[in-house]
Amino acid sequence: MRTYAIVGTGALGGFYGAKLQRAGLDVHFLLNSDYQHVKQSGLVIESIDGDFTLPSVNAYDRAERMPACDVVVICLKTTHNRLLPNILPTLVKPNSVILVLQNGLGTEAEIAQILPHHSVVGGLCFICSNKVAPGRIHHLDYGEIKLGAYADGYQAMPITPMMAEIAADFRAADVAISPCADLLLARWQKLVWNIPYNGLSVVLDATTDRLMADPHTSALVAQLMHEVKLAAGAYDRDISEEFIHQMLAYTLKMTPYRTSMKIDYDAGKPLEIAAMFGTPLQFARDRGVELPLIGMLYQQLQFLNAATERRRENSTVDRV
Ligand SMILES: NC(=O)C1=CN([C@@H]2O[C@H](COP(=O)(O)OP(=O)(O)OC[C@H]3O[C@@H](n4cnc5c(N)ncnc54)[C@H](OP(=O)(O)O)[C@@H]3O)[C@@H](O)[C@H]2O)C=CC1
Ligand SMILES: CC(C)(CO)C(=O)C(=O)O
Repeated sequence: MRTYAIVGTGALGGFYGAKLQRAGLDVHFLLNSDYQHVKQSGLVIESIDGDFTLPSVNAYDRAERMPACDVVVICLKTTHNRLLPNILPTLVKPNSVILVLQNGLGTEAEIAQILPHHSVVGGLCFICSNKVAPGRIHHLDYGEIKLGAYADGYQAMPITPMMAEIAADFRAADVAISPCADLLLARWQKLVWNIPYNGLSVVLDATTDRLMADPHTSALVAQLMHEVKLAAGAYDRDISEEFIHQMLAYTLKMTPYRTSMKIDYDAGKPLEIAAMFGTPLQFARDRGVELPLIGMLYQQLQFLNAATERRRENSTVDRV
């Protein structure tokens, strides 16, 4: 039976890790501020699929105290990826697989630099989940994961036997999961949603339903989606018009949703703008494609992120 290390036990790591443990897998959770609470009280999952509690879990506050595991699941916010060079080497065995469940683009390449001899798999999570308190996860909607193997330069890779085995573990944990043969296409497809909605929800202080209800912003959402289509096309990945209409329809029927970036902004936390905006813009530029609308949204988000950072620093100075 495969062992799993969950790096970052929050909205995603807490939810999927708890599902894997409930299915009988050997799961080890790396935590930060929630460590003492989770070590004492375990994890509580409030889910549309049914609530459950794990009174006792393998909780750790330092990676070096964890066992090396077969699958290391990266569930940190991408704003914490600077920690990975210190965290990852202690968690892997020679044939471990690193599974990246983060949004955005580029993390798999970063990890391949840190661990050049290990397999890296990307996972796109179509889930609405929030960590509402230490060790308490609220799973609001959806939950499916799309898996793709990473290869140098994001070249398409066939589905590997290990991916099939990991998918079997997640299915045994009652998680819908589908391996695919093109991680880069899957990442561009997820950005078709994340770039417009995460970005505009922060800049315009709006939930997804309000962005869709207004004709000006719903048109802007579609224009941003088409810029992502242009970027993907520069890498010979086709984002169809039908897919764009599916994403618009998917959002129209979603419960009014505050995106993960808006939740972070309202909480005064750093925003995942490098992974979700900066790197995609650079990928496009590397192929001679300029994305003016996404570029402007990125500049606005950088302005807001810097203001939040200054407020965080000032409040730290005030507390001294
Ligand atoms: N939430 C969602 O519905 C979705 C999220 N995603 C993506 O998934 C990724 C994870 O997001 P999400 O789960 O929402 O984020 P969360 O902030 O809920 O979870 C991240 C966790 O990492 C922990 N952490 C921070 N630093 C460390 C550390 N040094 N060691 C161990 N743990 C640490 C945080 O703990 P603490 O708070 O104590 O610092 C937190 O619990 C992001 O890329 C996000 O965009 C993708 C689809 C949907
Ligand atoms: C598309 C959505 C809303 C759920 O997967 C998401 O990716 C997010 O909130 O970051």
